[in-house]
Amino acid sequence: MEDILQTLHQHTCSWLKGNITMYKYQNFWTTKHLIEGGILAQQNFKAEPSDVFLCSPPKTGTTWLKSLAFAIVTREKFDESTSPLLTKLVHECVPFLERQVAEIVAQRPNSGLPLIATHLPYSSLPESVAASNCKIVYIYRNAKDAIVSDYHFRREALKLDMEDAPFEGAVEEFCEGFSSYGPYWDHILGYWKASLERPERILFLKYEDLKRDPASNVKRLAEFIGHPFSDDEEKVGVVDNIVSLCSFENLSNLEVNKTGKPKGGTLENRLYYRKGKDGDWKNHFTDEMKERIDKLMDEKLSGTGLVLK
Ligand SMILES: Nc1ncnc2c1ncn2[C@@H]1O[C@H](COP(=O)(O)OS(=O)(=O)O)[C@@H](OP(=O)(O)O)[C@H]1O
Repeated sequence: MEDILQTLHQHTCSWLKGNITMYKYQNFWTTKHLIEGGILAQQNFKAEPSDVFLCSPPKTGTTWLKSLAFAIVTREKFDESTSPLLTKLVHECVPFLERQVAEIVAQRPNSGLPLIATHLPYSSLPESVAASNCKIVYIYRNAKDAIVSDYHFRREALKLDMEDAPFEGAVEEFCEGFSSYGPYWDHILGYWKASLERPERILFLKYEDLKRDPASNVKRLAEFIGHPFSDDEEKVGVVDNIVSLCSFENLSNLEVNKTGKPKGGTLENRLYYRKGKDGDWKNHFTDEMKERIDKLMDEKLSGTGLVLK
């Protein structure tokens, strides 16, 4: 593994005071530990046709998608008053491929949970994911809110004040492609192209759409992952209950998500729940920064039908 890492290009994030170094592996950037996890997954993980992959670039709605999918597939076992989501960080309920590949492989025979999350780009997924024809749900978000969310997440994880972590530096590095699992646009385009080729296996969700109309999107999600709601369930409010259970307001106010830390981890759970709003970028971007990102997204996504402003 060290041999592979030594051959990779490196980039140290200057706006984070040199505290994070990313490596470029198979055309995407991330930290050493996550690349090692990705390589182990490529070598050891064998997808099953019944798996459901929850894929995303970081800070685009992963936590929300994981809680919704978990609540949907476990709804016969738990309801909104007994769900493990009330007492555990969702990242402990749905495994993350790059960090937990050994655990996933070992527990798979008895896990009963088809969900696996990953930030790996489509072209770097273990080959068995496409070969098994399992389902993939992809969530993404407008680029400016993703930048803001990542800025605060990484800054706070490193306990840096805003004065010590220049926001313009984060924007600059994003534009140069140095975002976690970035370039951001390549991540989205990889899954987008795959979804055009295999629309019945890859569902695209947008954070802003989920915010605007959670119930319809939760129904789409449930249907796609093979756990559709019955008419009776809809009548008695199961969809609305899942939407409420997984809402930002509910999850971010739970004790576990306000004060907890995952087992063996250093990041506080509260870092996954910041504002949960569409459009917080307006509080951070200058007109010039906005124009720069919008123009870049237009250029990168031109002709694809995707809008990422
Ligand atoms: N339930 C729910 N509803 C709506 N929004 C939510 C929810 N849970 C988390 N969030 C917001 O999602 C942002 C974090 O993104 P991710 O979950 O993708 O982060 S991570 O990649 O898993 O680290 C981050 O966005 P920002 O608030 O804009 O920073 C979180 O607050």
